[in-house]
Parts: sequence; C-alpha cells; structure tokens
Amino acid sequence: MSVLPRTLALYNNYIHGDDVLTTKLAVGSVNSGCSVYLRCMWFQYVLFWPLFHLQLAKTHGNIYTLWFGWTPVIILNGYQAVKDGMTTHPEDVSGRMVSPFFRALAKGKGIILASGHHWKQQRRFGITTLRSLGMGKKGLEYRVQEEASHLVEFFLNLKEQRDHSELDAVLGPSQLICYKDRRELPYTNAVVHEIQRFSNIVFVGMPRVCVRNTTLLGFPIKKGTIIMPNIASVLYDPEQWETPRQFNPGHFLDKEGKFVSREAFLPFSAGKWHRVCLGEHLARTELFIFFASLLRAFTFRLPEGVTKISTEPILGGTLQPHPYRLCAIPR
Ligand code: HEM
Repeated sequence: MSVLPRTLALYNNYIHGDDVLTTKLAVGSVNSGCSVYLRCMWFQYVLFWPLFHLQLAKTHGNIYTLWFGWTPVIILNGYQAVKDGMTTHPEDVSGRMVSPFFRALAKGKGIILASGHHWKQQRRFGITTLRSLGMGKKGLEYRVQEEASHLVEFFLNLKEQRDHSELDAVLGPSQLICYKDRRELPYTNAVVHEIQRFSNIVFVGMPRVCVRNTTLLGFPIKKGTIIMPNIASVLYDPEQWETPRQFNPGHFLDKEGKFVSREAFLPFSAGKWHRVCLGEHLARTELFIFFASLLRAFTFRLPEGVTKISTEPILGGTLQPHPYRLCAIPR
C-alpha cells in the first residue's frame, strides 16, 4: 500500500483499501468517498469510459478524484455538478491540456486518424469518403458525419415511426429544408435531439484545466488540476430525464406535441464563451437539415433478413456506431 501525495486540500484522507472495482482496477477510497486511485495502465480507456464513471458516481458521489499515477483528475457527474462546475467560475476552468495531439494541432500538422472501419461505413452510408483526417476543420466535420450516421441508425430502430408524415404535411414537395423549418416540425426536431442525447458521440467530455486556484462545487481546487465533465452522466441523469436509458423523443415534446428545450441537453458541454464547442450551431443546423432531407427523399429499410442493428457504441476517438447496411428507397 503506497501513500499518495496530498496535492489537493480537499482530498486529504487516503486510506488505501483493497476494494477491487473490476479485476483490472485497484481502488483506494477515502472516507469522504471522493478519491479513487487507479493502478492500471489502461487509464486512458478508463478515463474516457462514461459507464465506468456512472458506476463510480454511485459510490463516490457527483464529484470525485481519479489519480493517474501522481496526477489527479476531477470528475464531475450529473447535470447539477457539470453545470455548476462549468458555469460558476467559467474562466477559472477554461484551460486545455497541452498534449502532443494539441501541439500538433496548434502547429497545423495533420494527425491521421483514419481507420478502414470508418471509411467503409461512410461509403455505405453514401457520405463523402475522407481518406485521412487532418485534425483541422475536416476532423471536426467528421463529428457531424458520425452523429448523422447515428441518426439513421436510430431512425431504423424506432419501433413507432409515427409522425414522420409531418414532413410531408408541413413542407411542399420541392421545398428546400431550412433550419427555421424545425419550428413547424416539432417531432422531427425532437427525434434529432433525442438521438444526440441517447447516442452522444463525445463520451465523457473534453478535459479542462484550472488556469488559477479556484473552487468547484465549494471545494478548493489548485491551478493546473484537470477537470472532466462527464457529459454522458448529464444526458442519462435519472433526475433530469423521464426514461434516461430508453430512446424517447417525448423527452423534447410537451403534452400538445410542441417542442420543448431541456436544460440537461448538453452534448456540446456547458458554459458561456469559455471553451464551449465552437461548432455547436453549425452542427445543430447541419444535423437537422441532413436528417429531415434524407427522410423526405428516401424510405429507409433494413436489408432482408436483418431485424435490428446494434446501438452499442464502439469506443474510438469518439463513440461510433457499428457498421451497418441499409436500403434507401427513393420516395
Ligand atoms: C455533433 C457534433 C459535435 C459535438 C457533439 C461537439 C461537442 C463538443 C464538446 C463536448 C466540446 C468540449 C467543450 C467544452 O470543453 O466545454 C467541443 C469543443 C469544440 N468543438 Fe465541438 N462538437 C461537435 C461539432 C463541432 C463542429 C462541427 C465544430 C467546428 C466546425 C466544432 C468545433 C469545436 C471546437 C473548436 C472545440 C474546442 C473549443 C475550445 O477548446 O475552445 N465542434 N465540441
């Protein structure tokens, strides 16, 4: 049993117990239940796996520390903790980690992320095939394509494909779809939102770094500490969503079928201008227009003999859908 240094005033009682969370993780817990010490080498995997954090949150609460070697990473879980953590002192938590990845990005060097798996999938889906991704704009566009791929996947799995007729009822046959049309298409809009909630592609969140000493949910935090807002925990927060583990467009509809925005819908994270997703508006616009246009132009069917496609994500740079085939029949 080793003793970790006290780098945070908050986390000052280390009792290195032998609780084994899984066969691969050794966990040392504190009496306040907020510090977890990982002795495993696959910490990157662990750090970015939301379900793992949801499990830890049950035991350790909505804020706890994971120790990676000597480095503490503070994890925020659930809507309230993520919102308060990111918005109470937004400037204080506005740093980013400087990793070789970001250094290369800043120098304008492309980083190849290509894997045959993705591109095959994109060809099937008929989206422009990118041979490799420079992590400039193209890399970011890829997020939208990936989310769009989820859109069709989920649409196909919808048992009740009701009210997609609203597209025909509201839009003229040759009318181009605009983003403002979402106001007349509440069900379509709700489906797009629910897909982003249920099938979020950013698993835990992008790490932030404290740029000065600050407080987080009332706890003192030192400059340089890494903070991870667990976005999945917000999007599946049982206190915020009626059926968090079920695909349910009703989360975004009121009793009259009108679209309602939800505060806990944070797939792009939270905050004001400090470090929030710069592409949020573009992504939302593209996703809506893309999805509505596809549904109006085609009838989607699973190929013969296929009854269901997997909605389990594959952990990669983002959470990705499994490859799948579909038939798009022009309407
Ligand atoms: C469905 C699509 C997308 C999702 C779910 C998404 C989500 C996110 C999230 C969660 C963050 C971290 C924000 C934070 O730390 O508070 C982020 C950052 C960022 N996003 Fe997006 N994003 C998407 C599409 C895009 C697009 C299309 C662009 C640009 C065209 C973009 C540009 C950025 C940039 C530049 C940052 C880093 C901001 C910074 O560090 O200051 N994103 N995104």
